Amino acid sequence: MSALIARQVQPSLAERLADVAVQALIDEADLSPKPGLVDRRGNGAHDDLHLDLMHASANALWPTFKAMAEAALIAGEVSQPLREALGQLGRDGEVAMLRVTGGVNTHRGAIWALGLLCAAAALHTGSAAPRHIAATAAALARLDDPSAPVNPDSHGARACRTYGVLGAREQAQHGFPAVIEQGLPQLVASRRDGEQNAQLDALLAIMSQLTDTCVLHRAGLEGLTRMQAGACAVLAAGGAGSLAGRRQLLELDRDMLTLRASPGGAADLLAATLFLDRLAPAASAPIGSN
Ligand SMILES: CC(C)(COP(=O)(O)OP(=O)(O)OC[C@H]1O[C@@H](n2cnc3c(N)ncnc32)[C@H](O[C@H]2O[C@H](COP(=O)(O)OP(=O)(O)OP(=O)(O)O)[C@@H](O)[C@H]2O)[C@@H]1O)[C@@H](O)C(=O)NCCC(=O)NCCS
Ligand SMILES: Nc1ncnc2[nH]cnc12
Repeated sequence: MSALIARQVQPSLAERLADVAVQALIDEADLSPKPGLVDRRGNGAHDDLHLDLMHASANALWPTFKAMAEAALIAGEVSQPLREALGQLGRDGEVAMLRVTGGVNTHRGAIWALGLLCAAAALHTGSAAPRHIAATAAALARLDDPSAPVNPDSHGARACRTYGVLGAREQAQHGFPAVIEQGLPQLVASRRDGEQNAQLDALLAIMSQLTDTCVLHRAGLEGLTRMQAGACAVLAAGGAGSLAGRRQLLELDRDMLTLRASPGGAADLLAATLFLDRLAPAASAPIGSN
């Protein structure tokens, strides 16, 4: 009887993926000190965001991530119907996010990135190698979703047009290079300085390369250049775990606040980095066992 009860309360694969995704969002929000972003210290460069709202938004997205993983498990492979199902679930997720935040955009980019990665991870029940999951997410992102509302006036679309850069859509379609080539390697390399410094360094490595359309929208090319150069300077000084790096990090934070620049895209990709990092050890203790 007790074995039966134990089996019944085991979370499903989709539920476990949703747990990992939501925890990655909460850990990203809590990580401090992040330049220009909401963290435990305050609201960063934002008037309309705060830590409790980021937590509420992350928790409200759990059913979305679970449903995306379930849709992938039912489809069993990358396919046009799965892409369209994910698009609808993503749009429903945005509605749920806006309902809980009273209309504030907390996690639009994260729904896109983590939603695709949850679905891709569900398709990889036997192997959770980050590069493979990201490649599958990219294949999903490259499929057209005819029901997606074309919004040439989104902040991202406008920034991409004005500055001739690639944004959130292309980051996913190219297999999340900021996560695979910057975030994850830096996270692993900086773990010698402790987990919090490793996560800060991973964020900085992403910021050093990303064309973050949030920063472009709020602070133009000057903001983007200062973000990338400032993040490089922290890492070159020894990273968040060193005294010199910590000084540079606080200077970068002041710079971002002065410019009202908030690297929200980089923050989403840090959450994606944490998500993939946490699935990797589960490949041998199979997260995909039910
Ligand atoms: C394909 C979509 C991602 C839409 O993309 P698009 O670029 O057209 O639209 P945006 O509305 O600008 O959303 C993109 C969000 O992605 C994040 N981001 C930015 N740059 C990058 C990058 N280079 N790589 C990856 N990700 C990036 C970023 O999200 C974060 O920042 C948001 C907060 O920003 P903030 O400036 O505070 O808020 P705003 O309200 O925009 O401005 P202010 O008035 O405050 O100044 C927060 O959401 C973070 O998550 C960009 O915002 C995709 O979303 C899409 O197609 N959606 C439609 C629904 C759908 O079909 N979904 C399918 C799901 S599979
Ligand atoms: N911590 C954070 N602060 C501001 N915008 C964000 N978007 C995603 N995470 C964020």
